[in-house]
Amino acid sequence: MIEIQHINKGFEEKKVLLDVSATMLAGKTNLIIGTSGSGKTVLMKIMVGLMSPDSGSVLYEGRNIFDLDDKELKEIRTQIGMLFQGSALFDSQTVEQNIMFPLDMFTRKTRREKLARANEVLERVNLQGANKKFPAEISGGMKKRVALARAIVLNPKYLFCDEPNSGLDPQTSILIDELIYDLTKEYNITTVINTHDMNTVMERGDHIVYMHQGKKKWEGSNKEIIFSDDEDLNKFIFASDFLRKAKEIMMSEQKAI
Ligand SMILES: Nc1ncnc2c1ncn2[C@@H]1O[C@H](COP(=O)(O)OP(=O)(O)OP(=O)(O)O)[C@@H](O)[C@H]1O
Repeated sequence: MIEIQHINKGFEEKKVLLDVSATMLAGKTNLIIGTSGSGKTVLMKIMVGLMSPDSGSVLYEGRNIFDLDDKELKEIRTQIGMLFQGSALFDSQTVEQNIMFPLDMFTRKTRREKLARANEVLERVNLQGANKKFPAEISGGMKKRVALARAIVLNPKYLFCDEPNSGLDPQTSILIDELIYDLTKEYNITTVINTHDMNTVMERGDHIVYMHQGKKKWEGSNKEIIFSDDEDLNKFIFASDFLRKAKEIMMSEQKAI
């Protein structure tokens, strides 16, 4: 479990996060949602320790990452997998080299062991045989899958994904969502995803944190979100007439039961 406690962050005069507290549930798909500029990416950067807050704590199983020494921090970092926006693969390296990078950095495995592990994760994301391809030779969806394979190659306890669906067509988005969701369950990972994708929210949101103007406004499951009476959240989720009507129908069916 990851607990965010009273996080404040500003850039010069501008306050970007205001007393944000939230919990990322263990072994679940946790989503951070909110309009552009509401502070989701800054919050995620703080959660993984890439950025320091002005005040507040981020507890991994009760340990505040901002109180750890370098050795302890490195140990937590090896338990964190990250999927960045745009996949962030090394263009000059093959798929296999990209996936082996964390193994080269953080393990003392032999080349043979590293290759075996790379092949294992490649197979898990359905890309067996793509080892020698370069990023420029594969599609956007395949790049995401390579980036996911790289993110899970060290068997992480925590997985962070920043807008994993950006730039993908709806069908490929669903496949990537399914893959992240299945990996989360299969390996009991605590997954945190920044997303704008309403399909992800409704289908895969075990736990959802809604950010609005730098504050956490709501926290709950995809079952509860439909019945939330937070006005900003409703405007955000049910932005179209179609979705508003769907909500009304769901609410009236719920009352009838
Ligand atoms: N390094 C920085 N220096 C100054 N301002 C920053 C910096 N990083 C983020 N901000 C500001 O913080 C605010 C929140 O940004 P953030 O990227 O977290 O929003 P977001 O909710 O992730 O948006 P989006 O959904 O568009 O990615 C924005 O106003 C942004 O301009």
